[in-house]
Amino acid sequence: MRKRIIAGNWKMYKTIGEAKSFVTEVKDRLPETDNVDAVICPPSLYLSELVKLTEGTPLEIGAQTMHDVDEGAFTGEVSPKMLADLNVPYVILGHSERRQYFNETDEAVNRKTLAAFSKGLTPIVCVGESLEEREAGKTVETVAGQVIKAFEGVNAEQAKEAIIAYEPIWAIGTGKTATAQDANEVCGEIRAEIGKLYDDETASAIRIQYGGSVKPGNIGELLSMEHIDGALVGGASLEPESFLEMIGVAANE
Ligand SMILES: O=C(CO)COP(=O)(O)O
Repeated sequence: MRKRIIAGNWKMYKTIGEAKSFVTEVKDRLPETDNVDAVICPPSLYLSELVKLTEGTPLEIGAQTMHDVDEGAFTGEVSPKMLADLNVPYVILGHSERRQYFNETDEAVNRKTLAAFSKGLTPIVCVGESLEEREAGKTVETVAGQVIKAFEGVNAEQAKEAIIAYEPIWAIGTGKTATAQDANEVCGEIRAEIGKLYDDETASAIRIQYGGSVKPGNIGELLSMEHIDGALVGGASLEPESFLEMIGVAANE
């Protein structure tokens, strides 16, 4: 049985005061459970403070992006070495907003994935199709292609520890969720692709999240699906009550 992982992607929301009060409220109210990893990915400015604040609690912290080299003249960027040094365990890579607004390519996502493993960070590799690609019947081709490129040079032991987030672009922040069946089907295709790249053991170990308008009201159905091991949540992860409710569902479902 794969452990579930619910991660809140806060994107560019919250002041440091708001971030600290969320974490203070949530960290002691998480259910005692070995079934779920609970992760918050705040803006990188707050990582240091929130890692300290969550030390010794079940709430874990992740970054939303990073560069692929350890240091250099890359104004504004945060490096894998810096995240590892802060003891940040997770990093989201290749989110569709990074791909769309910051020109993040499949090649860059691959370099970042390799860099994450080299520093002991667990990557949450995001893949997903646009509405046009879905309507053209190219969902599986698109998503499988992104997976193949992201995992180039990643070995099976590393791949077993990786997390893939399937986020159909048309479902992000739109209130439109893929049906649980559709989401499960694509997550199953992703797992099959990992099976082809590696082996059955790796395919059954890797954790696959769904993301796109996940909220307390629909997370139960999504998690009941065979290939969906968790969720990457935007909007509904910003409020303590709704984040806690989703973790509660994941722990008990
Ligand atoms: O992009 C997302 C998480 O990374 C999904 O965002 P929403 O949950 O707000 O649709």
